[in-house]
Amino acid sequence: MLDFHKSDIPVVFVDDEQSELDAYSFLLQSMGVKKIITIKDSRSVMATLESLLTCVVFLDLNMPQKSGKEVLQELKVARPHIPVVICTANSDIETAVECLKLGAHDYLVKPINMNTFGSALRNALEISTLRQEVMNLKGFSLSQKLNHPEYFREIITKSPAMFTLFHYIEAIAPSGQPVLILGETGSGKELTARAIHDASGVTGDFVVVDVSGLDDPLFSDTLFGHKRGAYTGAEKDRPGLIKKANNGTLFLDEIGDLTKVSQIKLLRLVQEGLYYPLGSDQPKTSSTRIITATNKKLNHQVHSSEGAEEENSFRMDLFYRLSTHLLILPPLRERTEDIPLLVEHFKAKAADQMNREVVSIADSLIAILSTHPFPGNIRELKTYIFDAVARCTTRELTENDILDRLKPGMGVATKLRKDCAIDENSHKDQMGGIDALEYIFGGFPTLNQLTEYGIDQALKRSGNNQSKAAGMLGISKQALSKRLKKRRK
Ligand SMILES: Nc1ncnc2c1ncn2[C@@H]1O[C@H](COP(=O)(O)OP(=O)(O)OP(=O)(O)O)[C@@H](O)[C@H]1O
Repeated sequence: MLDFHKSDIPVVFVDDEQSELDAYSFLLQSMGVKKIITIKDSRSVMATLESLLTCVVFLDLNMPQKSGKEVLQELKVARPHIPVVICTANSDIETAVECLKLGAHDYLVKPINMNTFGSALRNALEISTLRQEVMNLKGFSLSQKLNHPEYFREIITKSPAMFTLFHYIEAIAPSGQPVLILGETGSGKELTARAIHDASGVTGDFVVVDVSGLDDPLFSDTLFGHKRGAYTGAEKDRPGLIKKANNGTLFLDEIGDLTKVSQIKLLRLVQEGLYYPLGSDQPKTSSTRIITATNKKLNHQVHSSEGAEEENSFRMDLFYRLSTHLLILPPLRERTEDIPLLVEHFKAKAADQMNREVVSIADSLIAILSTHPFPGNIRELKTYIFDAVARCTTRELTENDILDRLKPGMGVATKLRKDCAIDENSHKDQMGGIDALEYIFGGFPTLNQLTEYGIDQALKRSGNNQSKAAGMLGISKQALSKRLKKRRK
């Protein structure tokens, strides 16, 4: 749903009765609509709309100078993307059907109930926003040039899939609506959220909150703040991070871990722009853009609010609200064309930080990295390159500076597991929430799949040298060759 006060789309009211124009103008203002245009003379509609990129039109039918039907017909020819809602005292079904056939978006019969009017307006504004986005997308797909490449300068890429996302971001950033970013751990979700913030042109701060591990009281306190005396130890008022992100962006990372109680509070915030500081009965309003991200398959966790009994379930209504705009970042292994660029970028950064002179990168290093599955994505690559630069003893970075990091048991999965002291027996045996095995195999692998994968990797990493590959696998060359023969059959 759309918050009226966050929409910049003008609402145009066309009616020959001044009292109607005044009444609806007042109503729209009280609903928080920012731009209202009233037109009494229906002949001037087209001229007035000329200067507007987009808008929503509420149109009376019975007008002396030019009928609503005529205006509707003209609008549908000249500005077909503008949603037109008919507001009339005429309850005749035939007229309604005719108007809908002519392209009216909705048909309201006066006197109009407030709720009906509100939902028609919301609907029309949403349609208008979406149509505007589509037009923006069409525009960029023709030009293929970003309007503001500077917003994306931190994201090193030449992947067409990433550029499609950048264009999408340019189209949706100004809408102020929630954005959900899905992607594997380390794939650049936070970096992308920052780009959306920059592209949206808002004046406030970009504030990051990692919600994993926050129980509801901590989540509420962190976001909404508290009143003095709200709980023992709350010695003074605390404003909360929503306040800090006012007129800016609140980036909630690891949203898939949010507790069920906190989900309800977040829903109220995104839906109504309201929140309660702990210990206060007075709601506060917020004008903060909410961007959320997770490396979990959130759509698998989604349940209707009534059926949300499972421990890690996610409310369906909240999911749809948060994903008004949805971005799915491709994992690094699906954009291997970025590996050379990223290696160069991280090498330069690391060499600069460590004051080392590393001039070149061996092609064989890029080749070996291009076959690695990178369950930890760009973060994993970054770690390897920083480590390799530190260890490099020549002016060239080669596979020798990295090979032992890619050996089984030394990969990022093992390292993270050790670093995070994750319980090996627990179902949460994951890397930052994602199971490395599931990444590679698209589900828990069978023993046979694991064996085949091991053989492939050993062959790749040994440059197809069967003796070396057999050594890496801890089997004899004969045993390996037997397996390969069996595979060929
Ligand atoms: N395309 C890129 N170019 C340069 N650096 C990148 C790129 N993508 C990610 N990085 C770097 O990789 C690291 C991880 O990125 P980021 O924190 O944005 O990932 P994430 O998806 O939010 O991770 P997590 O799921 O763990 O929260 C950061 O150091 C970031 O700067």
